[in-house]
Amino acid sequence: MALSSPEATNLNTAKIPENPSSPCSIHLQKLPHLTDYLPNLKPLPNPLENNTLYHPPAGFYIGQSEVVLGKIILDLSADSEAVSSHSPQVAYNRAGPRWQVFFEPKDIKAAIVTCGGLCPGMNTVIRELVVGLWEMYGVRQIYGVTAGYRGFYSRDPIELNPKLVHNWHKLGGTALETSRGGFDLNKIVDAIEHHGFNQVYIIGGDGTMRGAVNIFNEIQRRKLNVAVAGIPKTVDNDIGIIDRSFGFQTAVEMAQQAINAAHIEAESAVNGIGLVKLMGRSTGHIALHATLSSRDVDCCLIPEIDFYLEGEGGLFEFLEKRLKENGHAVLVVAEGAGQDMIPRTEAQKEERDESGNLVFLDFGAWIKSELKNWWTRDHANELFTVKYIDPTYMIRAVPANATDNLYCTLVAYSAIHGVMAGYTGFVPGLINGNYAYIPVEEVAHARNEVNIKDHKWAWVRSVTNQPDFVKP
Ligand SMILES: Nc1ncnc2c1ncn2[C@@H]1O[C@H](COP(=O)(O)OP(=O)(O)O)[C@@H](O)[C@H]1O
Ligand SMILES: O=P(O)(O)OC[C@H]1O[C@](O)(COP(=O)(O)O)[C@@H](O)[C@@H]1O
Ligand SMILES: [Mg+2]
Repeated sequence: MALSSPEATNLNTAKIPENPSSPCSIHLQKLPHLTDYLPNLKPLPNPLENNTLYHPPAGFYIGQSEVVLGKIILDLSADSEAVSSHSPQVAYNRAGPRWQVFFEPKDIKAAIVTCGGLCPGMNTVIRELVVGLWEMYGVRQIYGVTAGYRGFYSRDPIELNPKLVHNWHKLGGTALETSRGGFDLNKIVDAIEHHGFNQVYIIGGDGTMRGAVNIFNEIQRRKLNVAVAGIPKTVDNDIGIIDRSFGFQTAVEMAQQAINAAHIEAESAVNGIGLVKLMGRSTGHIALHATLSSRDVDCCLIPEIDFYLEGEGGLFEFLEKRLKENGHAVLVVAEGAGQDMIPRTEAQKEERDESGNLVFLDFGAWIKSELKNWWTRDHANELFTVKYIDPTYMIRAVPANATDNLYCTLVAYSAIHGVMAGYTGFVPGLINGNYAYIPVEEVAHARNEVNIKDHKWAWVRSVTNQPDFVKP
């Protein structure tokens, strides 16, 4: 097998052969590489070649020309946008081991850090990074940076090895601890230099990825031989481009328990409403998926939809009908839903957490009291109960389920292979079911909101039969 040069990964625009049914070209997203700014680095054969137990079969190494398409559903009719605008289809380098690497295992000093809120599977990703680096590539200097970004410059890193982490995949949370805020670019990059880290694995959400972009840029500016990989974790699935984050499916599964309980409470009361608030600051994916899988939900409210309470076509009218028909109703709300309805003090309008994220008010508690007011006003003499369940931290502070654990392993291994191959400033992630490398800059700014015009939201509407809240 021939060594392919990193230059071959540079931005490519390849034409699909002329054919009336495939008139599009492909635009390969440029994946940053250490040789972009350190041109004298020399490639080495992959040390996996020397593994005495596992002999990589033909096709094991991923070629530079193998890509994953960003979009796999296209409209090829002549007047569709893809065809009429001739805009190329975006593609990403496929993730996986490369025949050539840019690190000598004995020279590697790897750092792993977790930032932001918890997500099921963080410990699995850490474990797999440690085990993968150690077992596949023979790396012996692997460190955990504790307490998030601030840990780089305020704490001593801890040494990690496979024995220490062997059962971490069974534990929720992050054994390295995490935090919000504390992002001090110069102090962080100084610490990376001071400790001699040359591979940095950063596990975190959208905020963390924006920080990782800054770290990557500063490392390039200082021309350091340090590769940076971001590993996206987002329990509420608000990061774009990737299909989903690890931990999302576990969170949806956990949410079922809360919805079941709300259903039972509601069914067991006269005019009972079961109300569940699920995570999702700006996106309603958990609420949507939990609603679709539960089938007990009468109405699902997410940040992406506008809704109103009073009058024709409003929530109260709908719930009144459901209570009349069924005697009970289940309402699932995402934490970011209806935020603009809740009255706020000036101080509350400005309140932010340490990372700068807006602090949301509790929509669940607010809507519960609004429901009670409405009922007392319109039906003073009839029994009515609202049982509010807020399983916020329960759905994310648990170990990952089997599917998510598998995802954690593959995303960690993808990160290791990419870094070993000299890629930097990238994120490994699932795109249309395949693992790919995406520039971190792109991931840091890609939002993943629920598209209320697509079929998935239409399914929610057909499962719940809830109103579309379009004022008559
Ligand atoms: N725009 C940004 N630039 C640099 N660092 C950021 C930025 N936004 C957030 N961070 C840092 O990233 C870390 C995690 O961010 P946060 O928003 O709390 O969680 P998440 O990464 O899960 O979205 C924090 O240490 C925060 O200071
Ligand atoms: O109380 P905390 O830990 O600051 O986090 C609460 C927030 O964390 C999340 O679970 C995830 O947010 P991040 O992706 O920013 O970590 C949000 O849904 C929630 O609002
Ligand atoms: Mg976030």
